[in-house]
Amino acid sequence: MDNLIDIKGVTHAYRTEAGPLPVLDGLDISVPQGEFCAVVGPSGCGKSTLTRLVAGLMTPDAGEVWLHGERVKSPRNTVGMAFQNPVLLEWRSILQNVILPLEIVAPRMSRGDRIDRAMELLELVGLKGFEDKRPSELSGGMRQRASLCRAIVHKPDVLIMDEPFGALDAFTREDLWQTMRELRRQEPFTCVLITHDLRESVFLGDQVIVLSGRPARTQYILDVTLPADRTLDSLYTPEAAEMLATLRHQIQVAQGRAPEHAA
Ligand SMILES: Nc1ncnc2c1ncn2[C@@H]1O[C@H](COP(=O)(O)OP(=O)(O)OP(=O)(O)O)[C@@H](O)[C@H]1O
Repeated sequence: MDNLIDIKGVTHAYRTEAGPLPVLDGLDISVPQGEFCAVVGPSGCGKSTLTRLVAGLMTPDAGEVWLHGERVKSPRNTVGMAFQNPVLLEWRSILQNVILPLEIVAPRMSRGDRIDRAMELLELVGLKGFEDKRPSELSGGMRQRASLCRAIVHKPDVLIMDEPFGALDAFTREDLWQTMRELRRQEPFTCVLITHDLRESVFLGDQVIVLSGRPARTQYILDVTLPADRTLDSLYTPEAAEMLATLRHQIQVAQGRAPEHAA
């Protein structure tokens, strides 16, 4: 299978007043076309830095980031992004917010086609009937649904999500996980998800990458073996429990709180 994303030996340090702060150290990650890659790791290890590099918002000190066989050196409109804070524009309706990327990336697309495309997604995530509302009239979960629609409305090659469900309550978060799987079933896209939630990583991921403590390298890769048509109940199977235990252990290793080879 072709890799859509190839991160090869990426090393990066931020220049701070106190001197260079090494954040990534020879990081290697490959994400095949259509795969969902969840990335977990200790707080502050460099996960968000990784998303900025893949999106082309910054370039690494050393190593290479490849997207679709092209070296990433600047921001690309074939990447969609979603963050913990949905940052929707309050002076635009939900529909107008979702359409925004099309105005930038597909200026020749007719207004009717843009509306059809946005409405198709809003319906898919259960927001039909809310398209004329302002962001402040929606709940946090609904805003995040709208933000997901906006992130994929222009059919990006890759969707990068940095803790998109982190601010939501547990029930809303689980709803959104299911919406996310449904979205991918309807519109297969390659995805990189940064999360602190190990259950989320296993429910949504095809592979889960555990980063080491800062400076981050790839410490462990888990292939998620749950069925493609998994439900929330799949998280309560012995198979899932074993994967979650492995990930918990790997995080403890990354935090320096457990030896690498302990069970
Ligand atoms: N622009 C910057 N300049 C200097 N240091 C930075 C900059 N951005 C991030 N850092 C530092 O780099 C380290 C890694 O930051 P990053 O946000 O990538 O980590 P993270 O794993 O996403 O963190 P968290 O899990 O807490 O969200 C942190 O120590 C952070 O303070």
